[in-house]
Amino acid sequence: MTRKQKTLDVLFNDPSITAALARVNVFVINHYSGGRDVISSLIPDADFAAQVSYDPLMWLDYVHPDDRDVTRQAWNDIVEGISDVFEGEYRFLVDGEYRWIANKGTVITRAEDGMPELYIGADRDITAERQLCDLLEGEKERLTQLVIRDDFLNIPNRRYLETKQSQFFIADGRTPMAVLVLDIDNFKQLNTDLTHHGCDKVLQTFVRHISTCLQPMDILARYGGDEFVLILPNATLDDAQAKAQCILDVVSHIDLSSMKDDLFVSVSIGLVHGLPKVTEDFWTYFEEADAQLLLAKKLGKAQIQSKVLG
Ligand SMILES: Nc1nc2c(ncn2[C@@H]2O[C@H](COP(=O)(O)OP(=O)(O)OP(=O)(O)O)[C@@H](O)[C@H]2O)c(=O)[nH]1
Repeated sequence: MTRKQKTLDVLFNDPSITAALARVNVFVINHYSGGRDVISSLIPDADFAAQVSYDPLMWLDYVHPDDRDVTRQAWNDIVEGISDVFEGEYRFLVDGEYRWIANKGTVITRAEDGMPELYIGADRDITAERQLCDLLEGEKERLTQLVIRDDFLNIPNRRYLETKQSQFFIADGRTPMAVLVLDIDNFKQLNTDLTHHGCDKVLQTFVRHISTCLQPMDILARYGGDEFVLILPNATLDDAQAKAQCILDVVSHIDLSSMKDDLFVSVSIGLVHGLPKVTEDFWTYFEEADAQLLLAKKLGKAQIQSKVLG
C-alpha cells in the first residue's frame, strides 16, 4: 500500500479519526477521478455533500455572492498551482443560512494534471466573532461621533478640528482653502440681557441662520463658547468672501423681539484664504484667521477682515 493510500485510509476509513478531525474543525477533501471524499466540520449541507463531480471550483457556488470574487481569486491560485496555501474569510451557505467562515488550508497532493487532489484545512465558524466586531465597531464610531460633536448645537466641535484635520485640510500647494473664525459680538452683554438660557437659544438660532449660507461640503465647527470656525475646502477667495458677507447679513436679521426689544445680534469674522503648502497645517490658517478676527473686533465689530496667504 502506498504512503498516500495509507494516509487516505486513516483519514477516511477510520470513523473515530474522521469524527475527531471534524470536531476540531479540520476538514479534508480528497478529489479523485470521478468523485471525491469529504471530511467536513462545517459543510453538513446535504446538497453540497451529495455533489460528486470533480470540480474544484464548485464549492464557490456556496460562497455569498458579495465574497465570491475575492474568494475565487485566492482559490484560483490553488487550482492553477500558483500556490498551495489558501486563506480566506467569507460567508458560506451552511444548512440554508450564510455563516462567516475562516478557512486556512493547504494542498497536500496534486493529480497528474496538476489539479488539487488531497487538501487539508481548518475551518471555523466566526459568525459570532464577526457580529461582536461589527457591534464594537459601531459602538466605537458612535462614541467617536459623540466626542467630536457639540451635542448642544449638533455640529463638530474643537476636538474634531484637532483630530480630523486630514479629512478637511488639504495642504498640497495647489488646493484652495478658506478658514474663517467667527465670534458673536458682545455676547457677554447679551447673556446679561437675555439670561444664559436665553443666549443658549440665540446660539442655536445663530447656527441655524448661518447654515443657510453654507453648502454640504462646508464645515462649521464650534471652537468654544460663542466662537466658531468655518472651513471652506476648495473655495475661491470670492466664494469665501460672499459666504462671509451672507453670514454677516443673516445674523443681522436674527429677530430677538420675542425675548426682549431693542436687542440685535452681530458677528465679527476673520477670513484667511490661500493654497496651503505642505509645511502648513490647519492651525497655521486658524491663527491667521483669529488674528483677522481680533482686528475686526478692534475696528468696530460686525465686519469681515480678510487676508490672503502667499
Ligand atoms: N449662553 C451661553 N453663554 C456662553 C456659552 N459659552 C460661553 N458663553 C459666554 O459667552 C461670553 C463670551 O464673551 P466674549 O466672547 O469673551 O466677549 P464678548 O462679550 O462677546 O465680547 P466681544 O467678543 O469682544 O464682542 C462669556 O460671557 C461666556 O460666559 C454658552 O454655551 N452659552
